[in-house]
Amino acid sequence: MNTQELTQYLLQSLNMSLGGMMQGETSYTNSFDVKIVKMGFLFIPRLPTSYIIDNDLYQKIFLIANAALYPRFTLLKQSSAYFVPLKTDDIHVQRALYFPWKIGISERLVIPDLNEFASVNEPLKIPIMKGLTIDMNKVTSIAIAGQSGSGKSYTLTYFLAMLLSGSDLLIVDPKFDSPSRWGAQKGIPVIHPQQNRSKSDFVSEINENLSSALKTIQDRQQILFNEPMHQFRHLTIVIDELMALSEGVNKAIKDSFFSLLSQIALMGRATKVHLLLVSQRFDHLTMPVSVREQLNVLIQVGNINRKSIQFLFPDLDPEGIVIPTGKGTGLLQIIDNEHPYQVLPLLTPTYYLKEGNLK
Ligand SMILES: Nc1ncnc2c1ncn2[C@@H]1O[C@H](COP(=O)(O)OP(=O)(O)OP(=O)(O)O)[C@@H](O)[C@H]1O
Repeated sequence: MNTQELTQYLLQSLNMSLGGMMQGETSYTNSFDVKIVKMGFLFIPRLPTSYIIDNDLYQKIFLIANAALYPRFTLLKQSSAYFVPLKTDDIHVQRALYFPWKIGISERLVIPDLNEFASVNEPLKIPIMKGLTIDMNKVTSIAIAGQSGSGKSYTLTYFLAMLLSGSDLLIVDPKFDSPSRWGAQKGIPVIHPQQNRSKSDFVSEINENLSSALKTIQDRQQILFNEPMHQFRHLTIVIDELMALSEGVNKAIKDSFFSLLSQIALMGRATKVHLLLVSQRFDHLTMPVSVREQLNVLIQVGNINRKSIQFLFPDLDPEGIVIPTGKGTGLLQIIDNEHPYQVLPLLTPTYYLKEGNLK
């Protein structure tokens, strides 16, 4: 399909479906036009119009076009109307609504042997889907959310395996479950609850470890002060089931825990200390808002609806995003300088382990 045919197809789709909303105006009455550009398309209204050019119209066009373009292109959902100026002197058509896209749809990675894959993978570059990699040099903190059975632990194990070659790991496993098993296999210590100790005791132990990570950050800041280009070995602090740590714990201990997390999230960027947080649910009781604001990789697996995503994606209405079905699917957003503002349908990698799966 060439550009002209694609433009025609989009125009037809919009003419037919927008009808009611546009008070009968169509491209045939010269009310709007469509233009394909490098990484998306433009909807160019001819003003004045009898319809209102607002967020409602933008999201309606998104819905129609995203379905019409699937699976050739995936429109990148924006939280509000994306206006762009056009280079023309004609005031009637000097603006457009821009709909950025990526070519194709999200595709899952299938990895026959995870350990082998991790051993040949470039350290700190974590492939997530076909054509999409997270560079740990460009992001600081990662959150994975999803209800029980949605694939969080499975995805976490993938991250652990991929991080191992390029980062030190400090792992907290409140459920004493698959991260602990993984740690035992790899000879990496994992902090987990002990039978004869209280919950507050457990969180205190975590606090001590976070405190020493914070000390590392401060030492590194001093080094950076004298030598701004100094390269540090990465340290990733991994906490599974974060929600379990904020419930039923002495307030002073919880406050320290939150304060340490916030400081690490804020200052870890320059000093290469990351947080990788996993929880069934994130909200302001589970995670300090200042940590939320520092997150730059957001992963939500399982059920996707306005309610389930409201903490990680507060500005996003997921309507119209085609979420694939199956295990380990959901939404992904990477916020760094390289990726444009985008929330993408996610399929987490499927992998196999020679020694058998952990669950
Ligand atoms: N990308 C994937 N490919 C293949 N199987 C997957 C994928 N993601 C998850 N699964 C499978 O889905 C099942 C549930 O995943 P997992 O145990 O990670 O869920 P969970 O969210 O951690 O649940 P819980 O909170 O109860 O521990 C597992 O059997 C896992 O093997």
